[in-house]
Amino acid sequence: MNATPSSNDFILQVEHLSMKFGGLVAIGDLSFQARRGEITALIGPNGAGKTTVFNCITGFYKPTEGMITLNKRDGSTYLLERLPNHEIPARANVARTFQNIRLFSGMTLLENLLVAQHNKLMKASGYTFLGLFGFPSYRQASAESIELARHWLDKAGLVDRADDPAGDLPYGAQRRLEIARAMCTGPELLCLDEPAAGLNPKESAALNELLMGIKSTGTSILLIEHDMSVVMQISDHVVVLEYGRKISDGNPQSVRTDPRVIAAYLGVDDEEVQEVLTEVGDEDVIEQLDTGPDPAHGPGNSASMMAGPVSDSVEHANEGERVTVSKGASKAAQVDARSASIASKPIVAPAAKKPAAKARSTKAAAKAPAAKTAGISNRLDAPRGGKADSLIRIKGIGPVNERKLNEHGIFHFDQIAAWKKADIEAAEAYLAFDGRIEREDWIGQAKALAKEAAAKPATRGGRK
Ligand SMILES: Nc1ncnc2c1ncn2[C@@H]1O[C@H](COP(=O)(O)OP(=O)(O)OP(=O)(O)O)[C@@H](O)[C@H]1O
Repeated sequence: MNATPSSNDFILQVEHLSMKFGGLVAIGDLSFQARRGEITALIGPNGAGKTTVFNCITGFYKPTEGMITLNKRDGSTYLLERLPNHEIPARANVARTFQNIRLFSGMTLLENLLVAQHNKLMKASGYTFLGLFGFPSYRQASAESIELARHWLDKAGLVDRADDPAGDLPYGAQRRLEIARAMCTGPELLCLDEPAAGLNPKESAALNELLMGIKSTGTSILLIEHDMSVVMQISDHVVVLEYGRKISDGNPQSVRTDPRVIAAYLGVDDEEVQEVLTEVGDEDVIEQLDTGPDPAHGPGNSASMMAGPVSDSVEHANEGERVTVSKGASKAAQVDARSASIASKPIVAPAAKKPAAKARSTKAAAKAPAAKTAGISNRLDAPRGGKADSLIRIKGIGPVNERKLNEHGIFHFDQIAAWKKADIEAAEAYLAFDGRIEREDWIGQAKALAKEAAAKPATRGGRK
């Protein structure tokens, strides 16, 4: 252990992590950081390497290369890749749950939570039989353990079932019980592997509430999740993997509009990538491609010296199984390759960049027919008075969507406030988030903001 106080805000720093299984590069030169007290989500298509990252953090695998630093609140620092795996929960205070539920199904809920505190109770008994005789320190530790268990059962909405066998709980409740059990170990970092898998919407909502409650205690959460409604609602920071490489890293809004993520995550056929890039991002995507990939977004075209490029043909060491990944299978890599090719071409005037209306593939067509933005009825050539309203004040509009709206002649709250159904449909299609404008009530928000702006002409900015 290094007792030097940590001055940074990051609970976890993963640097140049690589994990190879024989010839298979499951993780290649991955670096990211998780901020203390935040929820960081690790997402990516199946087989992207998310669970392998968890296994490296929690000591189940020793990484082939790289460093995983855990900075505790008290300033102590642990290099997790060097700690024996049983010391990772005990000393570094990292807890985890697994993709498949691992409860003691014959034990009661309370017993499950007490078992998780076994170490604390053993210590209080002096690792002797004194606990049996009600040694005072043991009695106190035992009472505290029951209190902590009750606290987390309550937070998980399960206190009424404390004495029922865990196996009798519905699936979603078992998931919450697992998380409550992990919390009873007093973790500083809680790693959750697909906690929302198989949950119905009501159970997902209960899970979100539990996770937000955990976050409010200052515990940091690292979350692997496929359910985007969970990821986008509760995460502060999202890291996206594809074929073991980081392809995006940022807040939920920036990640969901990142063309590399869209290409990787939609899982479209290769020949559709170009079309999807155009359709989901339109000029915005092309513009991003013009400037090339953000170097902060992982290895990109700077291939890892340690892990080497992702293999086209890979092998599983243990089973001798050979897995073939078709050349150029990485959608994110295709985006980067296209970036390089576009960057070498002369820049096209923005008006000429709009894709011509054309027949679209079913998936992409449903997402973002850019030509439909012509259907927004109240477009302006320029903002009134030369200054646009700050559309990002509307919850759900981030800087990227604000820019897209501006590019399509929408600059002011009152324009959005006046949208009719057809305008909403056209804008939603362009922004590629079906139903979002109504769900987030952009019109209602825009009306309120337009009213506020009208009431304060001096401070509104950009309006005559
Ligand atoms: N112990 C192992 N031996 C060999 N290959 C492995 C091992 N563990 C993982 N892999 C391989 O590493 C790659 C990444 O797997 P991993 O389970 O980390 O992906 P994932 O992103 O968690 O996928 P999913 O979302 O489907 O759970 C896969 O190709 C997987 O087959």
